[in-house]
Amino acid sequence: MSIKFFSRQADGSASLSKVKPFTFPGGEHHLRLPDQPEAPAFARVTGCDVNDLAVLGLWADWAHQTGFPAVAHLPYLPAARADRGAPFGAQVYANLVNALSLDEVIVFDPHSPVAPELINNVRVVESTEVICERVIPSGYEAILAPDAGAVHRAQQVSDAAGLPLFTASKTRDFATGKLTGFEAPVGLPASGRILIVDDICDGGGTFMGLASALQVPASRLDLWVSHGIFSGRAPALREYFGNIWTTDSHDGAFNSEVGANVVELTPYL
Ligand SMILES: O=P(O)(O)OC[C@H]1O[C@H](OP(=O)(O)OP(=O)(O)O)[C@H](O)[C@@H]1O
Repeated sequence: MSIKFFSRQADGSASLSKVKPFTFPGGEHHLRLPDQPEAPAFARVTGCDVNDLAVLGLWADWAHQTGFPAVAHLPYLPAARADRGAPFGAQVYANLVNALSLDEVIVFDPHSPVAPELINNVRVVESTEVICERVIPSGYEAILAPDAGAVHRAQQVSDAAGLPLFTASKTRDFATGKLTGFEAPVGLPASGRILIVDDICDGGGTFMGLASALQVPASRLDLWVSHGIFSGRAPALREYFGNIWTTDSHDGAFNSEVGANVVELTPYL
């Protein structure tokens, strides 16, 4: 399970709640409530375990029954990447989230606008601020979007940081998920460090294929991904990138074989 509850303190700050989820012998989830009353602040779900969504619904019901709004941090919006085709994963997961009667659902850098548009009471937090505060100060000459779909977020970082933007291209067979080719952009700076900006790293094939096409050494190439799933061959990313940056939106971010710098998102949501 990857769900945590936070309660509001008298000074306005939020701290870990004493509410504890448990599972009945029959398999149903439930909540053990604190002896002393507390004010629910928000619940945070990382990753996409649907059991967490059931527990989130229980917490939301308790928050409403005690007279508080139910605010959820869902920084990794489940199935945001399944934004087309059949089955339409983004819609199915949106139906689950919407059934929980949440008053606010805060998501971080979703794959495309499709999935958040399906969620009731959603607030989208872009990645620009966290990248500019936490990553850009280490010094770059250029921002690189790995494909056309990543240009919007990379453009925002490029504009905010005052760095030139370059766009590569990749082709993927949506039905099989297989990557079939990469093209490096022309005119990349010949010296200085380059930051690739994208939303998700799953197995890392996109970024290893792109780094190979760029022929830029690891000492000059860093990677930012808002959501680090880091599955399969992802540890091999270390051969291609000097620094890998991500957030704590998904538990995969802490894959020690990848060794990413993991930024805590809560202060930005
Ligand atoms: O680590 P990997 O396994 O290579 O996956 C990561 C890539 O996959 C996603 O894009 P995707 O190709 O799904 O984008 P699309 O919506 O344009 O098909 C994501 O935006 C990354 O670019």
